[in-house]
Order: sequence, then structure tokens, then C-alpha cells
Amino acid sequence: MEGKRESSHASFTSAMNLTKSGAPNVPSRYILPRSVRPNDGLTPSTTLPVVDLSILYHPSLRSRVINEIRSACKEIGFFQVVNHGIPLHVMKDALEAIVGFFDLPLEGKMLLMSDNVHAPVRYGTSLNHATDKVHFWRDFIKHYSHPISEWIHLWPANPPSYREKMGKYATAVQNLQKQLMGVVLESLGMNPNYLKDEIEEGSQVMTMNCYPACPEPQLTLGMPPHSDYGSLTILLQSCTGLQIMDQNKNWVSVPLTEGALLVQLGDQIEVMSNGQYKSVVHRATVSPGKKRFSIASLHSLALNKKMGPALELVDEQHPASYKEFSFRDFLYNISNNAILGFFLPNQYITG
Ligand SMILES: O=C(O)CCC(=O)C(=O)O
Ligand SMILES: [Fe+2]
Repeated sequence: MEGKRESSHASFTSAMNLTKSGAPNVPSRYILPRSVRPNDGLTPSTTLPVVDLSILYHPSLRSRVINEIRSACKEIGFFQVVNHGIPLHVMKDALEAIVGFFDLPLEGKMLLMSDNVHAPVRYGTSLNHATDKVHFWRDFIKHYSHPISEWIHLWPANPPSYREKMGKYATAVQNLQKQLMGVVLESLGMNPNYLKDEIEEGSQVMTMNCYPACPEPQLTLGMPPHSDYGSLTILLQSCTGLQIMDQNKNWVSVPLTEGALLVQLGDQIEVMSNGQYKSVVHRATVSPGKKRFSIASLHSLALNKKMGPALELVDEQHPASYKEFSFRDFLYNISNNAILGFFLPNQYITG
């Protein structure tokens, strides 16, 4: 049985190409230890919060939205947003662009391949030497932004509409993120302009994930459990597959809601809020029938900004419980081969 499995560890083979070979088994490098495999039977059907952002502009209803966001951030570090102002066609076009990109022959994609996490654009797969025990299916490219017009020429030239479609989505999601940061700060009782400059000068990394259909989805994950390192992540998924960990440590599948975007709190918000808000631990499962795509737009504060608990949120009853860190510290602490984000938030807890 084992002998039939694909065994090349040294050379690059994208997860997509492994799937194309039509193998009946998942390659052995993706097989997880039993204790960390997904177990659908254990996933409860918890209802996840959905926030209607259009209500923010009704003066009498605004406080209701702020309260909903506060509860979601405290309890789970996650919410979905609808009526967020990004047109459905812009979201669909962005997904279409990455479907087209990942469908290109491997040789074309390899031109963008790099194992340098500081490279502005990089294509790679789940072979991760720094976290050898983490096995998952993932192809990705990363875009460092700011401003978008300065880096769009680095993006894939194929498919030909890629830059235009992704540029529109990246710009729209960047603006949405700024609005959401203001609302999240307001929900903490802070001035929404707190950190305005750091947010303006912040970074945006867009990770495009492609999870090929997997013949044995129960043995593996598309992405292992992790929290995102930044402030907010805005995620668009083509079909279900994202699971988040709720406050009882149960995995909850995030449903697909047309037009909705998923908002995940990252470690910077957990640290800044001195633990009042939690970054959400999440993972991606794979499915036997369908390739899945997601676009994660990971936002963080200015590279050099040391982020510690906000002074307003620290007092005798609530002493600072996190160390200061900057996105730069994070980037330079990880090995070049590490994939961003695969750390759990307790790395920043003091003591
Ligand atoms: O594909 C997903 O749903 C999750 C992606 C993700 O967590 C990430 O890119 O950090
Ligand atoms: Fe993530």
C-alpha cells in the first residue's frame, strides 16, 4: 500500500500536479498523524456571526453593529460581513483570475517560484522544510503591497486579465480593511483614529491558495491550524473548507454565503487589545470532488511599528499580558523557508 504512494520529497512537485496524476492515494508527505487529522463527525453546527455593514450608516442602528462586532471579536475572533461595498463581480473576477493562474502549466508558474519570504511575489507549494511535520496541500503566491500601483507590474502577466482583476479586488479589500479597523477599535472603546498612520503605512500580503481535490481528505489538511500574524485578514473562498476553532475548542465549518467576506482577527489585534479580543485559530480542509480556491488578504500595521497592548486597555486589574512585537520582528524571526503565519498567538504572551 505504502509503496504505491508518491515518494519524491526532494524535487518540487506542486500539489496540483500530484493531483493531476490521478493517484488514488494522497501522497505520503501530506498524511497527518491520527490526532490532528480532520474529523467531520466532531464539527458542530454553530451559527457564526454575520454583520451587515450597511447598518453602520444608520445613526440609530450603528451601536447595534458595534455591539455585534464586539461580541464576535471577544468570543471567536471571527465574523462574516455582508453589504460591505465590494461588488460581487469584483470578487468573482478575482477568484476567476486565480483559477486561471493555477490552471497554467507548471513551467509558467515556476518562473515566480522563490523560497525567500521577502520576495514581493512568490509561488510555492506545501513542501516546508522549516515545519517538516506540517503536511498540507497548498500552492500560493504572495503580494506585498503599498501602494498597489507600485507592485502590480510584479504580478503574473498570465492570465492576461489577472493584474486588472486582482488590482481592483486588492484595492477594494484594502479600503474595507481600513474601515473595519476603525470599527474594531471603536468596539474596544478606543478612538477609531488610534493607529491611523500605522494602518495607512501598513502592509497587505495577498495569499492565493489552491487546494486540489484530494482522494483521501480524511488523512490530511489543506492548511494546518494557525492564527494569522497581522491585524485583520479578509478572506474570500470559492467553496467551503475553512474551519475555525470556537471558544470550546471545537472546529466549526464556515458556510459559503454568496457575497460575504470573512474577517479574521490576527495576533496584532489580540496583543493590542491586551487579550480582550482573540485571534482566531483556523485551518483548511480539502475535499475529494472539488478544487478549492481562497484569497486571504492579510493586513498588518507598519513594518517597524512595535505593537504592544494599548495603554488605554492596561491598568492594575488588567496588567499588560503580551510582549511588544513588530511585523518586522516576525518576518526576520522566521526562517526563509517558513511559511508565514503558522504560529499560535501564545508566542507573544509574557512570562
Ligand atoms: O484557505 C483558507 O480558507 C484559509 C487560508 C489561510 O488561512 C491563510 O492563507 O492564512
Ligand atoms: Fe490564515
